[in-house]
This record gives sequence, C-alpha cells and structure tokens, in this order.
Amino acid sequence: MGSQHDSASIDVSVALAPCDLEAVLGLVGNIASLSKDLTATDHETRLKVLADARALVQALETPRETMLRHLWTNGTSTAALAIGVETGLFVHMLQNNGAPKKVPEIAEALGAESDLLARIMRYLASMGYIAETGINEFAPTNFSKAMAIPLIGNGYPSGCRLVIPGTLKLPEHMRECGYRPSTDTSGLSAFQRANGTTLDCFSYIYSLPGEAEYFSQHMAASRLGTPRWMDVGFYPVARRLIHGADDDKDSGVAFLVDVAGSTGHDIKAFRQEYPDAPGRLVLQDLPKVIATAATLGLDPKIELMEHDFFTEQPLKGARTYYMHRVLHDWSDEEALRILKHIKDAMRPGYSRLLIIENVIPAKGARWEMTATDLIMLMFTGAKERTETDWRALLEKSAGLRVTGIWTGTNSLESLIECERVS
Ligand SMILES: C[S@@+](CC[C@H](N)C(=O)[O-])C[C@H]1O[C@@H](n2cnc3c(N)ncnc32)[C@H](O)[C@@H]1O
Repeated sequence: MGSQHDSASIDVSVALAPCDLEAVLGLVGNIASLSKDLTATDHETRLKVLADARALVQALETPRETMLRHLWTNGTSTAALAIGVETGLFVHMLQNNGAPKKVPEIAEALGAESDLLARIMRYLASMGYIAETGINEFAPTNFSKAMAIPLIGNGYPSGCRLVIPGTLKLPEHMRECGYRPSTDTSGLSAFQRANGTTLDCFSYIYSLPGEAEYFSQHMAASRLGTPRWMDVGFYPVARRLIHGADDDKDSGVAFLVDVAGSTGHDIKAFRQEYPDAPGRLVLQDLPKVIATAATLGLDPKIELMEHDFFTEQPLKGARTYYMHRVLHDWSDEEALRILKHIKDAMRPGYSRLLIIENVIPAKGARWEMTATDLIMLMFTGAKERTETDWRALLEKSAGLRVTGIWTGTNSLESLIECERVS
C-alpha cells in the first residue's frame, strides 16, 4: 500500500482550487437544458439532472472544502437528523400547518433545553434541512416533512446505532485484515468489532429492543417509489410463473415462498398485483421478524412461517422461491449453504428460484450499489456481486442454471431466475 508521504510533492494550491473548473459551464448547460421540461414524475430525466448537479458541486468545490464537508457533516447530519426524529421535532414543526415557530416554544413542547435545541436547529437550517424564517425561528421544508413519516425518519436513529459505528471501524478493521476482504482472523466483521459482539449481525440487531421493526421499515423505505420486480415491464410474472403452475388446491404445494422476506412488504405487493395467482403464498423469516409481521395485519392469504434458511427448506416443490436482498448479506460460502437448502427443495423442470439483487456492472456502477457493497463488507464481510460473481456462485458452485436476468427501467436491482439442473 502506498503511503500519504509518496504524494507530498503535490503543491497545496491543488487543495485550494476548484476541483474541475473547466467542467462547470458544460454541467450548468446540461442541467439547464434537461430541466426545461422536467416534471416530478419524469424520474429518468430527474436522475440525470441530479447526477450532473452532484458533479457540478464536486467540480466547484475545492478539495479542502470537500474534505471539511465529509469530515464535519457526514456524521453530524445523520446525528442531528436522528435527534430531530427522536425528540419529535419534525412532527412538532408540522403543527398549525407548519407555521414558523420560535425555538423556546418548540423546546418547551419537546422537553428540551432551549439553547441546545437552537444549536441543533441552526445546524439543520444551515444544511438546508429546515428553513430559518427569523432569529431563533424555523419552519419545515418538504425534506423535514418527510422526516415525520416513521418509515423514513426512523432510519436515522437506527442508522446511528447499526450502520455508522461499523462503517467507521472499517479502516482499522481492513488494516488489521491486511486489506483482504471479509472477516478478521477470529472470524469477526467490522460490525461485530464495533459493537463488541460475536453474534452475527442479524442476531445482534434483533437482540436490541424495537430494532427488528426499524430494520424492516428501512428495508421497505429504501425501495419506496422504485420499480418492483413484479411490475409490468420488469419480470414477466404471468408468463414465467403463473402459466404452467399447478393448481395446488389438492396438493398444498406453495406457489410463492418469500425466503427471508422480512415483514412481508414484497409479498404483500405481490398479493395486491396478482390476487388470482394460484396457490399458497408463504412468508419466511426468523422468529422475531415473523412475530413483527404477525402484528401488521397482512392479507390472510399470506402464510407466516418461522424458518432459518441455514436449515432444510420445509416447503418442497414450490413453483417459486425468491430471495430479495438476502444473498448480498452473506459470503459465497454461506450463500452456498442457503442455496443448497433451496435447491434440494426445488422440483427440477418446475420450480424457479428468483434472486433479486444488485448486479454490479463491470464499469459505471451507481453509488447506491457501491455504498451497499461497503456496508455488506462492514456487516458480515459479504459483498454486492457482478454478473460474473453471480454466475460463478449460482452455476459453477451451487449447480443451478441461470435461465434469465431481468432489470426494470431505472431499477438498481435485477432479477436472476434460476432452475435446478437435476
Ligand atoms: C437485507 S434483509 C432483506 C429482507 C427482504 N427480503 C427485503 O428485501 O426487504 C435480510 C433478511 O434476512 C433475514 N435473515 C437473516 N438471517 C436469516 C436466517 N438465518 N434465516 C432466515 N432469514 C434470515 C433477516 O431477518 C432479514 O429479514
């Protein structure tokens, strides 16, 4: 590994000049022309403008400014927003139709010390998260309104507990692992070291009060408004799964098994989209998660089943087994153990396994994919996989046949369909 000393000859002026002044005009032009006809529902164009706007900020900022933004605001933003959620600040700010409010009045309602709250709110306003309407007076923005939605806001306190500590441990952990992926010599991940536990990340998360609920909320929130695998134009559900499926009235064989499906956001959507799909719909996950799912009043057609996927799959010969964002949590070795149990349950020529995950492109991966790749590294020493990685895991190692890969428009995720070879 090279050290910082090797590059000490670079003049400090590089850190004080905009990163890429020459790119600025072009990016401004792109943003202006793309924005002319931009509508709130034109996600494709909006994402292009957003990418250019991010590039513009980067081009204009000096390296020194970027460094300060990273080091001073990455952690404080997450922390200040978590404080806002936990104190009920964002909910309170919506009272009286979101009219501007003075800090002492808000502090009294929240039971917080006024000067301390003023500092937090001043920070949130300086970052653009709330609006500063006067001296010690603030109003909500569309962003802070969304923080009052539990599905969105609860991700912050949970992220402070579960994501940030392990992520910040990564440099030390990687150094001690000799810059090799996965776990250290004692088999621990950065997450386990940061939290002082030998429990795997899910057992640890579910040992904390309320965390199972926050975690599953975040799973659902992170894909809100994005294309779903069962949507028209993504994966042809009728052609690949429904046509040719046995009517299980007599046999009781399942039509769809959502393996490690959390509290059922996916299978619930499937039930709504395909109310006439033949056969049983079964949601499987660990006991704590299934207990949470049982409180949510899911459609009675969805059966809840406690199942540890490192053990034998009890539902044999289902038409469809599917795992959404599951295998990225596990190393190849562990993924193979999970896949073996499903493969053993599959009926050759009939059952299909759907794996819905990121398929990292060989070049030009999006930041959402590369960020979760590092988060997986931190949690369990696992990874997001490229198509080559997926094919090696599924075809060479697990003995499955990949029968197709589908990706929806503007979707980060792809659906990999597999069959049992024999
Ligand atoms: C990243 S989440 C994905 C959940 C869901 N499929 C989704 O897309 O939102 C991984 C899921 O794996 C479940 N899980 C972890 N270990 C498991 C095990 N040994 N057996 C069954 N499920 C497990 C977790 O409880 C969690 O719901």
